[in-house]
Amino acid sequence: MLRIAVPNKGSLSGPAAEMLHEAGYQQRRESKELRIVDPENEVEFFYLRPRDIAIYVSSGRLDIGITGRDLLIDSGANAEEILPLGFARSTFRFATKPGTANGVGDLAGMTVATSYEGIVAKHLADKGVDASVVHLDGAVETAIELGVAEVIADVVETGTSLRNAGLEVFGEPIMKSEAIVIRRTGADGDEPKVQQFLRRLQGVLVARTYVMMDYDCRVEQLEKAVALTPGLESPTVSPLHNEGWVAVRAMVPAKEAQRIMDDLYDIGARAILTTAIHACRL
Ligand SMILES: Nc1ncnc2c1ncn2[C@@H]1O[C@H](COP(=O)(O)OP(=O)(O)OP(=O)(O)O)[C@@H](O)[C@H]1O
Ligand SMILES: O=P(O)(O)OC[C@H]1O[C@H](OP(=O)(O)OP(=O)(O)O)[C@H](O)[C@@H]1O
Ligand SMILES: [Mg+2]
Repeated sequence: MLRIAVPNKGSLSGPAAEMLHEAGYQQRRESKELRIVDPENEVEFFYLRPRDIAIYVSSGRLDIGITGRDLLIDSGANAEEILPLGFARSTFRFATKPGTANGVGDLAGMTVATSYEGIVAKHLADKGVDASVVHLDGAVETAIELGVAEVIADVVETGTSLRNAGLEVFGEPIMKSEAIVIRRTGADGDEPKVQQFLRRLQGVLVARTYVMMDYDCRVEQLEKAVALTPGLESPTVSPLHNEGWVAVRAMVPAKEAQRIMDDLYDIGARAILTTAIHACRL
């Protein structure tokens, strides 16, 4: 049975459960459940604190886990990223009151408050900056107002929390994060159950980012049309009953679908349809 760690709370937990559900796995019915078995898929899910997931996975007791890239790096655990999942995207940044600092080089002698001590201490050491780091569990934006630190380093998504606290980011982004799948560093990557799990999640990612496009076009326009819709491998082209016409079918990125439909129309394609993909194995 494959043993998988899933975030039990916070920004990662809802979208992770949703993705697993879309991939055909049973998920817990109520938020107090700490583990469930999905016998049909031979998987056991453990609902753990996002911050602890890399530690459990690095111990080898759980095969894989879903966590944030920033949490993995912050933990220093012996685990590695094997698949980015595209949700809980954020940037990790320094911020402070305007006029305090413009770059990491200005932080010498200052105190930085953060929930991600591992990332911050390493970044300061890499830049050769001698600053103190104070660990806070959350709501770090308030640390400056209350005099616990001159600077904070925190997760930024929309920037609303910083704006509300009268703070501004400065310096280069420290890292970009998103939800990821991890396994113990150097674990057997060919394990069929792990591969099947990854293929299912990849299927969900593809179904979310692509649509299926169908259209008819004249044979003379086929090369131009195929250049607009190259598909993942190559489009399917079938003859139509009307001579001189073909039907084309290809996957296209959902975000570009409307522009591609306009371009296809302009070169004479007709009956252009897009349909959602519910599931897929590449
Ligand atoms: N506002 C946000 N937008 C996107 N991702 C976020 C946001 N806040 C936290 N994350 C991501 O969520 C992960 C942290 O999850 P964690 O559950 O520890 O904190 P949280 O989501 O802030 O929840 P809480 O603070 O309620 O415990 C990290 O990978 C982080 O980058
Ligand atoms: O840029 P934004 O869209 O405002 O998002 C970033 C904020 O979201 C998270 O806070 P959360 O609400 O989880 O509280 P916390 O600080 O207690 O973790 C993070 O720690 C930032 O404070
Ligand atoms: Mg938080």
